[in-house]
Parts: sequence; C-alpha cells; structure tokens
Amino acid sequence: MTSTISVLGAGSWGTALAIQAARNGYHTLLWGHDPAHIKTLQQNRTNQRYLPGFVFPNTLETCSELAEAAAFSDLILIAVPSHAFKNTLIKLRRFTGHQVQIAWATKGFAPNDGYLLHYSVENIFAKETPAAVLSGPTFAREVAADLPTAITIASNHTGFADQLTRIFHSARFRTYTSTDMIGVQTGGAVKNVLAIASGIADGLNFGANTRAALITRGLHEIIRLGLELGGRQETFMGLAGLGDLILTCTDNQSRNRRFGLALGQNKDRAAAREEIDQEIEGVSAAKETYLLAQTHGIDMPITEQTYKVLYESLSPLAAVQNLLDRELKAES
Ligand SMILES: NC(=O)C1=CN([C@@H]2O[C@H](COP(=O)(O)OP(=O)(O)OC[C@H]3O[C@@H](n4cnc5c(N)ncnc54)[C@H](OP(=O)(O)O)[C@@H]3O)[C@@H](O)[C@H]2O)C=CC1
Ligand SMILES: O=C(CO)COP(=O)(O)O
Repeated sequence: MTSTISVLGAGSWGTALAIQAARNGYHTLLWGHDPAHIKTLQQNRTNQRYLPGFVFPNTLETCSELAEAAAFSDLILIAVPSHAFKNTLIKLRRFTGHQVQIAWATKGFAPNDGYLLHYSVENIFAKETPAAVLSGPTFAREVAADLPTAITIASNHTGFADQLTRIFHSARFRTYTSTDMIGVQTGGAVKNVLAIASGIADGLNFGANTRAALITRGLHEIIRLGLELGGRQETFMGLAGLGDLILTCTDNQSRNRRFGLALGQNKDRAAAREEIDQEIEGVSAAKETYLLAQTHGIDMPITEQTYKVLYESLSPLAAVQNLLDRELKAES
C-alpha cells in the first residue's frame, strides 16, 4: 500500500491538496514548473503567492523536476490549470512506469480539442491506467484552513478511489466515491462558466432573484450537456454538480465569479483578468462548452450569452436582456 503521493501544480489547489495529504501522514511531494517559485516555497515552507498563511506540514516537500516527482510516487495527482494538463501528461509519461495511477483535480476541458480530461489520460497513458478525478465545492483556502468540506472522487477503478479516500479523507474532509467520471468532470468544467454569468449579473446590480434563476437554469444546462456526454443525472444533483455550482455562483472567493463581477461593472476582459491574477478556468470553458453545445445540438442559452460577452464583445446588459427575451416555454 502506497504511503506517498506526488502532486503536480503548485498553485492554490495543488498546494491545499498537498497539505491535506501531508496532514494525513502521507509523504507528499509538491511539484511546480517554476524553479524560482519552488525555491521560495522551500525557503519559507509556505506558498505565499497562491495560498498565504498556511505552513507546510513536515511530511510535505517540494520540487521543480518532473522526473523527481514521478520517481517519488506511483500515485500522481495533477492540479495544473486545464491549459497545461495535456502537456504535463506528455512530459510526465517519459518518467513513469507501468504502476502509475493518475488522478486530477483540474476543472476544465483539454485545450483545442474540447474533450474532457480523462480522454487525454487515456490517449497518453495505457488504457488500463487507473484514473480518478476529484471535484466538488472546495475552495483551496478553506481546505487548507481545515474547515469542513466534502468532495467527490470518481474513478474507473474502485481500488484507486479507495486509495485516494485513504489519502485525503479526514475528520474535516469527507470524501464520497463515484464511478461517473464524465458527470463529475462536466459539472466541474461548466459551473465555472455559470459562475462568470452569476458574477456578471451581480456586477450589474441585479438581485437575488436573478442569481437564483441563473443557478437553477444553469443547472439544467449542465444536466442537458452532461447527459448527452454520458454522465448520470444523480451526479449533477451532487457535490460535483449542484454543490460546486452553488459555491462558485454565490461566494466571492470564486475567481470566476469575481471575474464576472468585474465584467458586469464595465471593466474590460484584460483589466478583470489582471485584477484577479490567478487561473480563471471559465474563460476557456465558455468557449469549449459553447462549441460542444453546438456540436451536440444542445440548448445552453446562459453559456451562449456568456460566450458572446467574452468572445464577441456583447455587452453584459444586452446578454441578460437576450436571455429574458427568449421565446416563452414550459419549464424543463
Ligand atoms: N483554487 C481552488 O479553490 C480550486 C481550484 N481548482 C482547479 O484547480 C486547477 C488549478 O487551479 P489553481 O491552483 O486554483 O490555480 P492558481 O491560479 O492558484 O495556480 C495556478 C498554478 O498553475 C501553474 N501553472 C501555470 N502554467 C503552468 C504550466 N504550463 N505547467 C505547470 N504549471 C503551470 C502556475 O504557475 P505560475 O505561477 O508559474 O504561472 C500556478 O502555480 C484549475 O483547474 C482549477 O479550476 C479546483 C478546485 C478548487
Ligand atoms: O472550483 C472551485 C471551488 O470548488 C474554485 O472556483 P474558482 O476557480 O472560481 O475560484
């Protein structure tokens, strides 16, 4: 039984998950791609840039060599942004053996092809490689602070899900297992688009009614797309669906929501991005989700209007009005 884990991605989420595993007594190696950043983590034993205020447990080490991370453990958890996911896998493959097991906590689609991330794992590693995705309503700072949190671990391999449960579950961090990797990934990727939409509405000073309508109709969009892609209805009502959607549409810790707020307050896209200065997965996910909806002929009006604000310079106010002006229909 493994007592080690390598976590790839030294941003806020990779650091929080590495702290969680290390607090549970697992020897944890956190890899980051920037040697200068890793050097500051080694010197300070904290990630001041991405997760200030949390001292690393003694069982947590850091490195900037991917070969070192691959040699450290056969169990790899990836928490790099989605735009770096595929390349990280390609580089990692050179250093891993047959025993490797791959989990990820990244939320989004593979860049350019728009596929869910498990396709990248299947294509780059052997088909039988145990794979798992961790997703749910989990702000990094709250996990690092050991505030009660629940998360879903979906895997194609029961033994791997159980192993990840042993590594991450604690009295304050409750893990649920699932076999619906498609549903869990769809929920995690698309909720970021809807969090931007919810932020836009609040930035325009619309009220609680608007936000509740966006969340509810947004959930329908996730369900329609997720079922088409092969996910299961109950997943979308769970932590990785409704749970994460509520979290990021309603709380200003969400970078996606804050980005939307800035757009609704009339800031341009570049200024809003600069203000947040961290990963905003909903920007690329809006494009990927919009294209997927078109390919599959699925009605996703909130996603479509968010896409148009981000990529076609539609004004946020016009986007909301377009949603309100749609032809009346039965609720479904
Ligand atoms: N933060 C959270 O609360 C949660 C985040 N997630 C998901 O986790 C993923 C990572 O996000 P998060 O940690 O929050 O993002 P952050 O913005 O906090 O950090 C991003 C990290 O990724 C690094 N990075 C950028 N480009 C590359 C690359 N090409 N290769 C390797 N590393 C790279 C950055 O390094 P550098 O500084 O050098 O650019 C930085 O360390 C996202 O998919 C997000 O949706 C999921 C749940 C919760
Ligand atoms: O996914 C998250 C929490 O579950 C983090 O959301 P943001 O990326 O919007 O901050």
